[in-house]
Amino acid sequence: MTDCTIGLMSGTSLDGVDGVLVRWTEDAPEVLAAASVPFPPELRLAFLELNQAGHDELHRSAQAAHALVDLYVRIVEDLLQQTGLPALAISAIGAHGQTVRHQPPGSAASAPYTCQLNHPALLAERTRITVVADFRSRDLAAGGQGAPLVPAFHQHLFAIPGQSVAVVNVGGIANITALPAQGPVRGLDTGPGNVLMDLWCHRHTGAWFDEDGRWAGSGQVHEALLEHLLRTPYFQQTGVKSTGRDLFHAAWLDTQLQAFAHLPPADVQATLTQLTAHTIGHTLRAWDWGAHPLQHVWVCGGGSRNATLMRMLAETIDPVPLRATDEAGWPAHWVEAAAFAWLARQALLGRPGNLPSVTGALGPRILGAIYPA
Ligand SMILES: Nc1ncnc2c1ncn2[C@@H]1O[C@H](COP(=O)(O)OP(=O)(O)OP(=O)(O)O)[C@@H](O)[C@H]1O
Ligand SMILES: CC(=O)N[C@H]1[C@@H]2OC[C@@H](O2)[C@@H](O)[C@@H]1O[C@H](C)C(=O)O
Repeated sequence: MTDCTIGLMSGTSLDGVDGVLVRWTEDAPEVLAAASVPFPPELRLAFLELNQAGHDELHRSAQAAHALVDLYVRIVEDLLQQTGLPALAISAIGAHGQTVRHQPPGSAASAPYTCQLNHPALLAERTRITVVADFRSRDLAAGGQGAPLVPAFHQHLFAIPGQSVAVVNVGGIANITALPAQGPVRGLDTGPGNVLMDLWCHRHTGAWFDEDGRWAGSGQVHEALLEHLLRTPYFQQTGVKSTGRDLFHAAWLDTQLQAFAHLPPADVQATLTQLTAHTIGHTLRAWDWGAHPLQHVWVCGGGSRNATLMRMLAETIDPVPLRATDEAGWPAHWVEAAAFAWLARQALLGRPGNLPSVTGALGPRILGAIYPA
């Protein structure tokens, strides 16, 4: 029998959905097909608006979840067509859903919660494939952050016995995983990955993102602005932590920039790029790697395509070498989607998906709700 699962992920960048179809052999993954669909502008806007309180949220959330499943179905059909596999050959789809709120323990005075819009029943109905969804809430219920979840999969893919390596995922929000030669895996969200850069770039150039980091590369990092941004309490927190657009959004950026209105926009872009590099690099350096210093850093997520960011990050962690995961056979935009294919399989096998050392949960938990085909 084939042991194949599909992972579907759309992250905080709100650029679109990535999907991969993975075959598992003795727990080792092989990506058989990959597909991506950009968000139609109106859906992107709908999700963006749902990140803030607003009128008739329940209705708008339900409509957006339906539209998301339409994209999911297109990707699943594409993956099946590419591989020639029938729906019956797929054990499960891991469908992350779209995060519109994330208020983990310690982030707000309210009861902790996380919200991924999704309609897994509709996806199971339309694809006739078992769907696993709602991956984060069980970890949160167990006192964890519910994020990041990819470190367990990073460990699965990139851990090398006797070596200390790290994996950096630069999506809308950036998260990092430490795979030390000795001791438990660690991981956290460092803060903004591309989210602030994308916002600023779109506002000043009309482009959704700074292609290859060229615009940032034309500006100068403004040290006073960087220091000001780094005073944000989230960056000072040590230990488990996760965040999202709940904290790092357009109004937040505008407030931060009030005293810096005179700066050329390209300098602000350069500084926001440096902020991402600095918060990642300094967390990696600050971690205690014991007798085996950090030897190597893998980078995935869309930020790995930003040459200016990669240069700044390399300078921050120098002399530790930095490479995109593509060089390990894992194209940078596949890794997160593959992680949810893996998490779906973990759920089906009754195995935990979280790492308590990363999320702070009371213990390992089986993640996700299962919607049978
Ligand atoms: N060629 C490129 N040059 C510069 N930046 C790029 C390029 N391609 C992608 N990006 C950046 O990567 C982002 C998308 O990254 P990715 O798909 O990893 O994010 P995500 O999955 O939404 O995020 P998250 O990890 O937060 O879930 C884009 O919004 C853009 O900022
Ligand atoms: C709540 C939520 O959706 N968080 C995302 C987001 O995007 C990156 C970072 O913030 C990470 O914590 C997480 O995604 C990845 C896939 C994770 O859970 O590991």
